[in-house]
Amino acid sequence: MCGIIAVIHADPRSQSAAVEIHDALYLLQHRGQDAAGIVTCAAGGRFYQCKGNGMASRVFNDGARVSELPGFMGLGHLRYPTAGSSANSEAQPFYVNSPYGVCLAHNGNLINAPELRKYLDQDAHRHINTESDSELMLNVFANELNETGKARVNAEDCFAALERMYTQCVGGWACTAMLAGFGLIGFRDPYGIRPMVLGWRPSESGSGTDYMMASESVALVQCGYREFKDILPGQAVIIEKGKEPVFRQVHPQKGYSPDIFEYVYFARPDTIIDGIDVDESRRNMGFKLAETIKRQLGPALAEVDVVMPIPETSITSALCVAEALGKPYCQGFVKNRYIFRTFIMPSQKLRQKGVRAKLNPMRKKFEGKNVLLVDDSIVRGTTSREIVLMAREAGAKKVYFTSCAPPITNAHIYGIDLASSSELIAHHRESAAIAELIGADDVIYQTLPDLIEACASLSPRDPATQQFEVGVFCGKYVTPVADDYFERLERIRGEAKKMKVMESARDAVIHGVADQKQIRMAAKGVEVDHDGNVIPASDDTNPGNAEQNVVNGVGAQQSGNGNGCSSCSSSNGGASGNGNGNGESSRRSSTEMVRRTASQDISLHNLNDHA
Ligand SMILES: O=P(O)(O)OC[C@H]1O[C@H](OP(=O)(O)OP(=O)(O)O)[C@H](O)[C@@H]1O
Ligand SMILES: NC(=O)CC[C@H](N)C(=O)O
Repeated sequence: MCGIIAVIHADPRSQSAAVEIHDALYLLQHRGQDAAGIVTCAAGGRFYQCKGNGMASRVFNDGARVSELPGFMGLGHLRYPTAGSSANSEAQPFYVNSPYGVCLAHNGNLINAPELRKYLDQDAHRHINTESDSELMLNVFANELNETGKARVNAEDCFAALERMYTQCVGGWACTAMLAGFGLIGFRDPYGIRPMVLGWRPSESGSGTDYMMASESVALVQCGYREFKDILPGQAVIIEKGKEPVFRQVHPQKGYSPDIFEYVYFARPDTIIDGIDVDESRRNMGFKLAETIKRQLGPALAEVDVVMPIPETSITSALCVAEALGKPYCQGFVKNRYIFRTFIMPSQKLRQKGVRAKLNPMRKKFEGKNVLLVDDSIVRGTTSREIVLMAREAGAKKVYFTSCAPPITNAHIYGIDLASSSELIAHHRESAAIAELIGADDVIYQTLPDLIEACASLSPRDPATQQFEVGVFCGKYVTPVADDYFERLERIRGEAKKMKVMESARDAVIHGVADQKQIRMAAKGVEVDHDGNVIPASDDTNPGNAEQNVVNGVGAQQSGNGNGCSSCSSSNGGASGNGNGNGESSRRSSTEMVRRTASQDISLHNLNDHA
């Protein structure tokens, strides 16, 4: 899951778009902790960007870097990777200089990335410099814009380019884009899987209206945009500088199915997505879960002494569970406010460590008690296993673990990197086996119809027909999915894991703390093709000039100063580049093959002696 933001001020002399985007990124930080970025556009159509790995405070140096980003409009992004890798070079927004200078920030996931990559290579002849699906989407759009053949485009041209792009991309997306000197564009997939809302307010100078687009309404409200509307499925909006927004259905609406996981876990409670209040939906989840608990526990319910939330997301629901069961509610775990969301941490080890660092049980609340714990969801079981153990260590007699979401049995494919199916604790397992695995006396899940009802009953559309994307709970996804997609996904995730091990080995060498095994591993390198197949390190494929450029840390026609924080000017011609230019060399792209060789990263750092 990622967070996206776009701002355009009425006054083209305004220099404060970045200040506002920066504020908004803090409000959406929960949506992505791996990378952050801002691109602004100032007078003369020049782009300025600062992006890189880390949370917003780190990337923007606690705000100090925002002053380097002048301009009246811009985009912001927070990344939680679902495709490609977590390399610096995949931080967003992405940029291409041709045609016109276009930037894009994407929340979602494309499920036909290999086909798009092939098309961009063989038909469109566009260089793709990373493994990111978002870079592919930007290039498909840029390629369609290029088809106009004009020196300058208008809104009609942009809508037409989007219409063509929608026929090529499959998956979930909410995107903001910016055309140098022209204005902003926002668009959402034909099912409305990923959220996006547009807000407006009178400008400070009184000369017109300022606009902001964001993944969640909380960002708009906190930045003073009190009026807002959701972008509809398949709809796009264009806000040219100095003009009113223009809306267009660029693709027939194929449904209205927001991802239900936004309500379960992802979004902040003070957000409204597609007219459904997230906090209210979590209250409903609590009341409905209580009914299932009554049914499943039967007379054993009398033994429950206390209901406890697993902070933070489940607090609202746990209060309602306690109320409905007529049991005392008690916060037995104290959350360390300096540890962030553990679920979206990039590795299992980090997540496990994160749980203990994040939650601390207060012994007195557990000693001699039968506790009923309420969590929003159980994904891999990392959190629940540790928590049950902590509750028992703190003296609990019986521990019942309950989940506001149904068992998660299938991979998420539209922008939330839940896990490979095989890592999901409920994949091919019944509750009894899950209880045993996490060490609980019983595990109780919400039913899928109850979860749907908890959210649908709040919909401003007809609650009876309101649909949601619920593929993770039943394997039925809203878009068609190619037969081999999951096989490919598993393979890519498996390889991504291997790459992470390689990357830690490389980092250990760079920082001089590698053991012999890591030095050997980093020296050997791993090469992977686009399907995730490992290619022997000795393979002597000639990847051509594109590779050479990236090995030197400067992709052709890229702008960027090589330190993850760069300013770049728009260009009106020449080959496209994605403007990441940050010296990240471990992802080298020729057209058919990616060669990832850790030993070459090391040579960049003059460390090949270690190898
Ligand atoms: O089964 P698992 O793989 O352990 O994942 C599920 C857990 O991850 C989340 O916690 P997180 O710390 O991310 O978030 P929160 O504090 O916002 O609830 C979520 O609330 C569950 O507790
Ligand atoms: N979580 C997301 O929305 C990720 C966006 C995009 N697929 C990426 O991996 O960068």
